[in-house]
Amino acid sequence: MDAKKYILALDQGTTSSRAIIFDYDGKIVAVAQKEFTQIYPKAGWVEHDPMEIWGTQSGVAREVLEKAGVSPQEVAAIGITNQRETTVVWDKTTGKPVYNAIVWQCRRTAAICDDLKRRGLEQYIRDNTGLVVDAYFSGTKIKWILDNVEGAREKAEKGDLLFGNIDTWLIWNLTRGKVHVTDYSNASRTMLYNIKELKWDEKILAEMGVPASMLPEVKPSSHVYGYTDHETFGGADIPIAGAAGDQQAALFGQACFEPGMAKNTYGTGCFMLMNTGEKFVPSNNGLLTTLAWGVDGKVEYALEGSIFVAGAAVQWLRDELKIIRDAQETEYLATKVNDSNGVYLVPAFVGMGAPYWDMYARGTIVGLTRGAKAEHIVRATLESIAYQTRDVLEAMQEDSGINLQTLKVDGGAVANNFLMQFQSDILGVKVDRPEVTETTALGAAYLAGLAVGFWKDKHEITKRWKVDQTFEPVLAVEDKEKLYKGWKKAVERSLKWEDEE
Ligand SMILES: Nc1ncnc2c1ncn2[C@@H]1O[C@H](COP(=O)(O)OP(=O)(O)O)[C@@H](O)[C@H]1O
Ligand SMILES: O=P(O)(O)OC[C@H](O)CO
Repeated sequence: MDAKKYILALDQGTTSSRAIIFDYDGKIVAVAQKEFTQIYPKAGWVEHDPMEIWGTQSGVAREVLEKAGVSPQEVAAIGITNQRETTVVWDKTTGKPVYNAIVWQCRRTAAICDDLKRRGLEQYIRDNTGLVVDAYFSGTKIKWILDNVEGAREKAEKGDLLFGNIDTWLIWNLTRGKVHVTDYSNASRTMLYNIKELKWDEKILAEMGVPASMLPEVKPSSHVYGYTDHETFGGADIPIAGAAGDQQAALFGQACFEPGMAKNTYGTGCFMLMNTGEKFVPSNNGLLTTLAWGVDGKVEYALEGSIFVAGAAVQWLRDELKIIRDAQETEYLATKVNDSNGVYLVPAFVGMGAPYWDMYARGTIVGLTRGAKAEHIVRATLESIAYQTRDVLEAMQEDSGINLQTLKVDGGAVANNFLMQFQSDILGVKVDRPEVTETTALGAAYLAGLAVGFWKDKHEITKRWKVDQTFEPVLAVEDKEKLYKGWKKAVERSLKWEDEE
């Protein structure tokens, strides 16, 4: 029999599906990645095709094994991590989605949220799900599908439809419809899950008209949920042994196991999470309280600051403004000028998340003069990522009572040294970039590996975390405060731009 030498992580992100093989040392053996279609049916609406998600994800999983010359029999377990909140509803019998996946960024349910607020449910939702009422989360997206897809509500009430976030959808397909589950971290993003009592919240389900029969069973994040179907990986029955939302997986992959440890992931959006241990810490400053994971027979909580647009603003420079050819170029262009020349860009393309929570905010560029060049706009775009992070860090310090000394970072955009240095400057704290920046996938691999005994315990994981580079603040305090003050003024201009529906 082949020795089980590897863990396969499936990282289903907002813009691409990735598969990564990790070895026992937590090192990357091979990566395969495929972008998929972003569907924008109307301004502010975002969808994905669930079949394309499954197709690209299973495709890159097979491709990475081939690339690495690893046989499925050598894989000890699969760990899944996913873009969170994105909602799929499908027919239990045919396995076919009844509608496209409604993506976390989609704003179409803003009016449903306003209605929930009018009905006085905001505080109840905050106290029991840890979330603010916002179109970001899955609950209102399910309601929208049931209300707008012909025959969907009837079928759902008969028990013929299932709901899942992307983790659930992938596990369902990997097991060919045998297993309908999710993990605590993903459940906590639905706005339907009571994170104090650890159960689907009956009051919210009733208010939203979502039948409980659609909902997956909630399991720990490190757990054997089932086995891959025979045909998916050439006859191997690989245990699917870990699942977590991508931001919680990154917190795990960064070995932030102690209360007070925090990380920030710079991808499409930017998400800062701080471990708060077994304590539900409510936020008074616009953050979310969320489940970090269920591991070792208990759940742990985190405070989260969710920034909707970070790297996506860089993609916008590339795809829409066409002033760069690839994301990497931004570093060179930003350092060709000494500063942003007074230009601020607020990338509120899909409203603003933490700490503002304004579904009606829209993007803006302010401070333009005749001297403003493309380089200044590029620089202002990168700077906006760092400013948004400061907004969130301040809220987090306030809520947790902890002054962060070091921020661990990961995700695609941390390759940008200008951004990392500016981040450290504008926060006034050290920024630690680890050797493995694919921390999301690594976290999913660790969760899966722990469930099958590939790694023994969290201590083994902590030992493997290594820093690549530390960025230290060098900017004078008064300069950084002046810059940040300008940002706050720019944000004011973008809030409440769109009219409420
Ligand atoms: N060198 C870079 N500088 C700035 N942004 C970058 C750089 N490299 C990648 N990005 C941005 O990072 C994002 C990709 O990161 P990734 O972690 O793969 O995101 P996701 O998981 O959300 O799809 C893209 O939005 C891209 O624009
Ligand atoms: O796909 P990412 O990495 O941008 O992550 C998306 C988040 O999970 C949304 O909450």
